[in-house]
Amino acid sequence: MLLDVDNIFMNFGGIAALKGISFSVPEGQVVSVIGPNGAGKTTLFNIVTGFQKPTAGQVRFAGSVVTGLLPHRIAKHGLIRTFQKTEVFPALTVMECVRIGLLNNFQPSLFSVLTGKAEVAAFVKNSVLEVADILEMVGLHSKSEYLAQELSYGEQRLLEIAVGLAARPRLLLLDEPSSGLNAEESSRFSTLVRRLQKQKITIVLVEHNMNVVMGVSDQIVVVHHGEKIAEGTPEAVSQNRDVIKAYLGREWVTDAVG
Ligand SMILES: Nc1ncnc2c1ncn2[C@@H]1O[C@H](COP(=O)(O)OP(=O)(O)OP(=O)(O)O)[C@@H](O)[C@H]1O
Repeated sequence: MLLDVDNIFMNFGGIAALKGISFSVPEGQVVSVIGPNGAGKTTLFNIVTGFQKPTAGQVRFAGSVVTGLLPHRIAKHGLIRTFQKTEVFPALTVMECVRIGLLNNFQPSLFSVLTGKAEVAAFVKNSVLEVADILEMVGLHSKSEYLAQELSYGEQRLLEIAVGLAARPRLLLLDEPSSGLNAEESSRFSTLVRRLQKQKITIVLVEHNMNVVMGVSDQIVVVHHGEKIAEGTPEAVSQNRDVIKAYLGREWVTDAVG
């Protein structure tokens, strides 16, 4: 397994936000974490990526325990996240934003920069090609010279994913990537996830849009009131009684369960 989330508990004062959540993510799969508002998805996401420390439990990534490590240390392991709110740099060009993502893989010493070390020159040269590839992949190649702030909201969300990809993730965690996207943009996003899957990038998705979740996930983990109530394929989960009950009266039940 690439990621093991093992018996995670999280208390905020008297509130038990997570009550012993466990799940695993095999290499190359797309796993979605879903659940009604307040279920504990964001808290779980923050714990996996080091932004919060769990009250108890362990997170293992590629065999190493990463619980309690700082976010940038976890990112160095190849576990990269995006944020619910767009975090791109508005006054940089699309290309420049992606280059910043690349820095996760390379932080030369001042000495090697000042002495013109070949590795620094090679990095800068290769980065041009890598940035172009990434922008092609997310469909923003024609906008590479635009300022991030000139992009539409949907394009900014794609740019965020491009920045995440530039960090060369082994596992990419996307926090509600399709929130605020229109139907066409959501379907573009689903296509992108499938493309990333073909490139063997493992993806964990926290997502509300059930068309997206049902369309791209290999496995779904359902969280409700801080507990895992179901997990399995989209078909199995959409027919699970506990899941239907947790979502009763919500829009996606009719979409997903039919
Ligand atoms: N910093 C905090 N302090 C106190 N309570 C918190 C904190 N963060 C989250 N909670 C509580 O923990 C529970 C889970 O919240 P969380 O944001 O993880 O849910 P969620 O599933 O991501 O919800 P949404 O879908 O609305 O984003 C909620 O009851 C929330 O009020």
